[in-house]
Amino acid sequence: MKEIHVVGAVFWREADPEADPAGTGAGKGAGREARRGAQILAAQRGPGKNMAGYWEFPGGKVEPGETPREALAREVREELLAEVEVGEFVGRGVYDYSFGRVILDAYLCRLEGQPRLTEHAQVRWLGADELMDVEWAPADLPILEELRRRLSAG
Ligand SMILES: Nc1nc2c([nH]c(=O)n2[C@H]2C[C@H](O)[C@@H](COP(=O)(O)OP(=O)(O)OP(=O)(O)O)O2)c(=O)[nH]1
Repeated sequence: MKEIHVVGAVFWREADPEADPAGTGAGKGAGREARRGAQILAAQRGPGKNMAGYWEFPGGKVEPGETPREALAREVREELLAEVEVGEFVGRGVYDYSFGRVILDAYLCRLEGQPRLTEHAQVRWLGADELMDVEWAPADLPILEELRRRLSAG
């Protein structure tokens, strides 16, 4: 079976410190959309693409001669028109699709600036309890399990 090496960016943002941390409804964060926990970014594949409609980590195939981190920086530039700081490896997911075996390696990343979508239908920031609210590409599931642990812990 054909093996396809893919890299994915896990954009992570910390809890909003002003979002009413005690849940009292009072103080500086009152009335604002509460974001009490850390979140990660999910992106929905655009129409007309292979696996359209599924949710994924921004990223794509590693091209010959590229390191995984170089590939990730290139893909994020193309897909989100933003620079990225690629951090630690978080996990691998492997899945046999009809078109080949995808080996997906995910890295924690920091986005520099606001994402502007060129290929994706939409993006959403998801907290620990919302991770499964969207339909992820099957290769992503083991990575989400690891992220659920990390988001719940922090
Ligand atoms: N970027 C990305 N792709 C994923 C994830 N999970 C997953 O199964 N995939 C699959 C979807 C695609 O078949 C492949 C990634 O390739 P890609 O994003 O470059 O796909 P593409 O069809 O745009 O590539 P191309 O053939 O047009 O160059 O891996 C994920 O989390 N992120």
